Amino acid sequence: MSYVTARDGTRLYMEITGPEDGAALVFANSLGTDLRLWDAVLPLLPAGLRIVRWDKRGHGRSDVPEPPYAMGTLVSDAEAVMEAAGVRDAVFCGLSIGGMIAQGIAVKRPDLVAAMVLSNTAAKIGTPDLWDMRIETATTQGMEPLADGVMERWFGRDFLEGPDLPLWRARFCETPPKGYAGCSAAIKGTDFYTPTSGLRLPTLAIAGSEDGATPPDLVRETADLIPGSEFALIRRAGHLPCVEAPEEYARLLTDFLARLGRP
Ligand SMILES: O=C(O)CC1=CCC(=O)O1
Repeated sequence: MSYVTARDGTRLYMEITGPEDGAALVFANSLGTDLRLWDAVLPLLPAGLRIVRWDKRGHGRSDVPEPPYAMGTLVSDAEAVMEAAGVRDAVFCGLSIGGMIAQGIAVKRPDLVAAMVLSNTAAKIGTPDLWDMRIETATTQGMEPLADGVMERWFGRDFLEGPDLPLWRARFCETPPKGYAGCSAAIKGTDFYTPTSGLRLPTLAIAGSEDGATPPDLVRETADLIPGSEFALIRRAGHLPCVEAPEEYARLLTDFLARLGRP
């Protein structure tokens, strides 16, 4: 557990596990979550991986700079994390905004990213109106009024009626409104269709059949920009299949790593 200082002085909280010489696997979380997004998946992955995850700026234990944030800043945060962790040639797994960061860092730093998992993400997510509404609500009223609508976009029917929903709702409501607004502005300003079309690296896209934020067709459309990419659909899961279906999610990651000869 440690902190990395980003280019503008923002302190980012990161956690690293596994042997120093292990094959690197980096996780980037989604909007309104922190690095605990991956808690259920990590114990199910093969031993020997060097696993790096961090809290995006404005989330979890990282600093909360004044919004808005730019996607370029979030990508440069990811570079700072990977450099501080001493990992390169990594498999970079990003979910939602984390998947946008994956696309951005794969374009900018091919030395750091050997392969990508684009989970429940797209080259462009939502509309400017949607993000403006979220920014306005978070800034003026806080997170609570957003929570029910977001839970319905995040989770499939089974999870919405299950015992773990209150935990994820509470975590969402604990997200600093400034951090949420800052990252929402970054998503609003991002259209990676052109840069992502130029990417040539092994890519696995993962979608959830009940994802209300990045539906399967949208995820597939982004995967199709990258020749040779693979697409996997997790049924009866929504936007956060690493939470709803960790066994299936871990199996997809493990099989993808094995096809890449890792660990
Ligand atoms: O909160 C949502 O609607 C889902 C989402 C979009 C980008 C992200 O990271 O999460």
